[in-house]
Amino acid sequence: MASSLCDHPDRTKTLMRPNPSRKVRFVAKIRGFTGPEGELSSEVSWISVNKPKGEASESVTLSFREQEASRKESYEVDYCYDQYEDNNVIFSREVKPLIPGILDGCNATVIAFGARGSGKTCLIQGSSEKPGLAALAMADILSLTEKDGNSVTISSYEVYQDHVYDILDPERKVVLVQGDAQGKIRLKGLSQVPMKSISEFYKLCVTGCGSRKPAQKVATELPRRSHKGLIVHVSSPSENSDTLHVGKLNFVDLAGYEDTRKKSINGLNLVENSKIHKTMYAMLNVVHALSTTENHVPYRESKLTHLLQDSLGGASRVLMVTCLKPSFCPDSIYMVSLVSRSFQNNNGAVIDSTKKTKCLTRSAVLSSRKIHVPKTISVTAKKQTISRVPLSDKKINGSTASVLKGRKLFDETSQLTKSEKVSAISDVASTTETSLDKEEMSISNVTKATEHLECENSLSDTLKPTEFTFMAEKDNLLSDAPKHAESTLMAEKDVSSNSGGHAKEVTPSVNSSSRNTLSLVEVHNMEKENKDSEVNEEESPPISARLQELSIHLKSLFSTTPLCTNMPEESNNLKSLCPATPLRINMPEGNDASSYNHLSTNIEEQKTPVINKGTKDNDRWEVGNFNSPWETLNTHNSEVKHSLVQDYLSFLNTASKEELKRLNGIGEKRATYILELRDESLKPFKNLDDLKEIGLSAKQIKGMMKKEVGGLFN
Ligand SMILES: Nc1ncnc2c1ncn2[C@@H]1O[C@H](COP(=O)(O)OP(=O)(O)OP(=O)(O)O)[C@@H](O)[C@H]1O
Repeated sequence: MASSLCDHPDRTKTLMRPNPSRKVRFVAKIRGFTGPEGELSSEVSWISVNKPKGEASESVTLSFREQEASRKESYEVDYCYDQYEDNNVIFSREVKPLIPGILDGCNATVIAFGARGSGKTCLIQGSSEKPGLAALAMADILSLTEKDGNSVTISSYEVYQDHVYDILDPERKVVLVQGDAQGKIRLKGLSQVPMKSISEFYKLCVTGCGSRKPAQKVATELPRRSHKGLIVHVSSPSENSDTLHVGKLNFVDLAGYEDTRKKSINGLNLVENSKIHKTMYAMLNVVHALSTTENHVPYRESKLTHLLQDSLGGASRVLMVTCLKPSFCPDSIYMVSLVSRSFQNNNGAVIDSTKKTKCLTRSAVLSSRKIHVPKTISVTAKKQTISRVPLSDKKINGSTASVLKGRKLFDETSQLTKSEKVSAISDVASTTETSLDKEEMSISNVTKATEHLECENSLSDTLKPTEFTFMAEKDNLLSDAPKHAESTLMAEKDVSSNSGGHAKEVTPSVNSSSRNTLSLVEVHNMEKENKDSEVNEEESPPISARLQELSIHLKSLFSTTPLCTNMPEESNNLKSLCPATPLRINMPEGNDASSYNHLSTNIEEQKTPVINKGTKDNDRWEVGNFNSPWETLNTHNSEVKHSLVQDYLSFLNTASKEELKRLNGIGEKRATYILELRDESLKPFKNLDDLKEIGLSAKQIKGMMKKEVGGLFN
């Protein structure tokens, strides 16, 4: 039975109550019309909500009329709130029931998710006239805590490009996310402001919202797209002891999803966008793992999910609200499809693995929800799920079901839009001239692009066009598979035109995909080799020895007499200085070649193919066949730079406290903190960006690296 969207708003009495044993609840909310939209239409006509058992339905399906007939699908969610159901209705039905648990020391998280401009901020934050879910919850919590003297504080943060910033701090300091072995999360540096009245809350978090004005994004709004979160901490004394229960109610306003193919956006926005998507997919992976009770929940895939770990896992409850635009919006269809995929097999019950017994009793016994997947969706869902499993996995495990457990449902690399791929590939072309941090970024992009294109090519070879769903599901939602193939080619063309021909090296084409993919794979393998040949951490010599070696290497580049020509290999002590990454120095066979050529072609890292001019293998390794001394010098410099960065990171991952303190910029406090981070993760520093975790800015890092290198020539 398809409902009319104009049903009476107050339907809460007739609605099926949310199942209290469910850990994650997925609902949708159709945004109301804004002024200009409303003038054109007053009724949402493109979304149809199907309620199999009327208002008492346990779940509903959504379908979109503007979808091409051939692609028409329906997506299942627990419930869909229409455009006339305001935040009060959603609050009383979805959020209010979570509050008693918060007062008992349990945690809950409400996540708004959707396309750009779909009403997430109005839903979570709202305005003083139309309070959002956070303000409504705050009022409720304050009225309850007033009576029993519990204390309430709030924190607010922003996650921008995978870094957390304190919104309530005027300087917006970086917040460090630390987790202990029990999964308890500590947010170091995040302010907590006591809340005594709802007016204080409005002043701090909702100011500036007028009646007809769109809700403004908090007084602290920045002109950048980021995920925002609010934490309401409620401390209450426990019944039988002197300890305090601290329950947390989290509200997360995820940055809006935007398909970058629609727009020509600049590099920075592309990076911003891809980071936003990465966090979004990480969140969906976590929610999916929780709702299907998988053993491994990938909290560490993003800062936001790590930050929310103890408010998503354990006895915590999660509410995912997908906000939908009332007028046609392909991005909204995509968002619903993602959430609906998480919803399938959503039998996750609230499991308390911690000590919060009170929560267990309140939140009902474990029970498996009977999975109800309507016929309209099951076929598609099955097809999608199967086709998304890597072929190799299918072969290994023999059964799809076993593969599904523990895999990532949403993979940012597989979800990269073509523009993002283009950006990643362009990055490959310009790697050598980028700065240190850009270099780090391009390296990770190369890997992503490589993996993505590799898979895409291998699948396109293996699968029929209609089975493209593994890599191109998103495109499938909006267009047919052949169109996807066509658009991939378009993207490839874009790449070659954008990168001034360099991209030829890395861009697959239909007729010679394997050859060109190989080039990409080569780039990937080169990166991998670099990683493989990273210093074995246990045996790693102190950084001073590695720096010394690099210094020799650097000096050799500037030396007019090649280091290797007059020395037998055995006497070269570089090898002993760097046992994990030995340099193989091939002696030139003749003495007629120029010094530069000796140097450039004969000093190679192990595993790098030997360039043997004049042999038939020569052509295969054009990439490394440098002719100009200038190119040679640049290449070596870039290698040295990369190597130095790796050594530096390796040092931070392994050195003792005293050794750490010998580095510029690292004092007692930072060294202690580094050791703490190492307790949590074996290798906390994987790239220069990770150093922001210890409060070092990109500029400081560069300065430190310069000092280290400069010191070598003193
Ligand atoms: N229930 C509603 N009724 C009418 N208009 C609404 C409603 N909710 C949101 N809007 C309007 O829609 C627009 C977008 O709203 P909002 O800023 O909340 O979206 P958003 O999803 O948070 O956007 P972004 O993705 O950019 O963060 C605003 O102009 C807002 O006033």
